[in-house]
Amino acid sequence: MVDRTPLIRATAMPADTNPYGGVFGGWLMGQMGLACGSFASRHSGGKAILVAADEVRFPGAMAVGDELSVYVELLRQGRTSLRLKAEAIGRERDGDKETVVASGEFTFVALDENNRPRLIAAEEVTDG
Ligand SMILES: CC(=O)SCCNC(=O)CCNC(=O)[C@H](O)C(C)(C)COP(=O)(O)OP(=O)(O)OC[C@H]1O[C@@H](n2cnc3c(N)ncnc32)[C@H](O)[C@@H]1OP(=O)(O)O
Repeated sequence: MVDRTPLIRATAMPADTNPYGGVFGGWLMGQMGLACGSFASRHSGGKAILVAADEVRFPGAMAVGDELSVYVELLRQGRTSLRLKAEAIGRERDGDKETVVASGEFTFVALDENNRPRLIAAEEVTDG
């Protein structure tokens, strides 16, 4: 796999399963949301909240005990918003085999102390 740093890593636990015993898609969406939220707050230097989730896909499956890594990249920076791409990759618990299990595009809006959209500084465009 490409050498890059994940925003978060988490191990899928029994409570994270769907009624069929596989890992729940909602848990995967939540992990992608957490990773993108972390990126958005750090990049914008303050509060940033989710306004849209698009292009969500679940191309593969993972099992309880497998380790999830979520990678985030900045697709577009607007005046007050950030569109982020998340890729979630599962690694089998007892080995190195990796599978892309989910991906999606998440839009966050930076907010000020009155919870109104806040301008994101231009010099932060090049930050990761
Ligand atoms: C319901 C939940 O709990 S979900 C999780 C937590 N999220 C929330 O609570 C969000 C609730 N939403 C809100 O409070 C409002 O939508 C706000 C304050 C974030 C934005 O208010 P708006 O009146 O839409 O603000 P405004 O029209 O100025 O848009 C702000 C930016 O968000 C972008 N935006 C707003 N809605 C969307 C959307 N659905 N998709 C993509 N971008 C969007 C706009 O394009 C704009 O971007 P830009 O400044 O970079 O050009």
